[in-house]
Amino acid sequence: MNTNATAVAAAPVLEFSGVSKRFGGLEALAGIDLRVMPGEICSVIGPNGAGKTTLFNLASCLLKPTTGSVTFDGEDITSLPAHNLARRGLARTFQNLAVFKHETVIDNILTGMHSRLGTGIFGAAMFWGATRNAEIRAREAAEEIVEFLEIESIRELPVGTLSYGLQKRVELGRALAMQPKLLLLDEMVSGMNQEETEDIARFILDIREERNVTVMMIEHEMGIVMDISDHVCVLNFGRKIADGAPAIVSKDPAVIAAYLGQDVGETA
Ligand SMILES: Nc1ncnc2c1ncn2[C@@H]1O[C@H](COP(=O)(O)OP(=O)(O)OP(=O)(O)O)[C@@H](O)[C@H]1O
Repeated sequence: MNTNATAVAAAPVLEFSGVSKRFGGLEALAGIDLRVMPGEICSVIGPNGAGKTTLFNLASCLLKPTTGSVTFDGEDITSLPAHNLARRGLARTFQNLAVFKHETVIDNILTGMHSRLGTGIFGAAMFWGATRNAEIRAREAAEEIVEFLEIESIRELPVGTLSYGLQKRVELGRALAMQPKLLLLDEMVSGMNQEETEDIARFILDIREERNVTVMMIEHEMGIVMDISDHVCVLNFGRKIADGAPAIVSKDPAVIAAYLGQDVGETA
């Protein structure tokens, strides 16, 4: 046996290759190459209108690129419908809260399980009773997420009665219930106070460590970006202007210029 065999390089979880997106005459993204590796926390930053949300919408198949391709977990997803992605292991939160406000915390999280299992299978499992175990397992997994996110005391409350920070935490729980390989977080801490932001930062680190989930996040809050990212991609006017470790990216002259002379590491 050859003990000196070269280690096989890990494949990216998500890869954009030569991706461009035009909206009429506007080039929202141009020639983006980006790889998100397994176990990374990758942040996408950039001034307003830089193309961050467009990039996320391409990753979650809500948009199709004008040119180029997007690969998730080794599969070309460029032309897939968005509803196929949860089952493949890609979950996402949205810039604007996407929770069912009249439903309880636990029911919102169970909805995430639904997306993963597929309504048909889940519904059938309930109906046939013989596979009632599926329902029991789903509830156990939902309770485990409630415990993980430290929201046991509010598990039976309607989400609409909670603070904004807790509602975002429930949205995170619903995304986790999809048992993702890759979690896309869109401006998770925007509108949160310092304590809520620190809680979310801790949860994101634990999600990566304990649940083996790769995280990609759009974030304007530079404190959390610099603290927890392994890798930062900077967009400006639809182009990638930097891509690397936070400490290096924050000193990049092109990045500093894009942020109008601010030291990106100091903007929090
Ligand atoms: N559906 C659309 N139709 C037309 N133009 C669009 C559409 N979506 C985005 N754009 C434009 O594409 C550019 C990139 O927008 P995008 O929302 O991706 O930027 P962003 O970096 O997420 O900005 P922000 O930080 O303000 O959310 C902007 O000029 C925006 O106006």
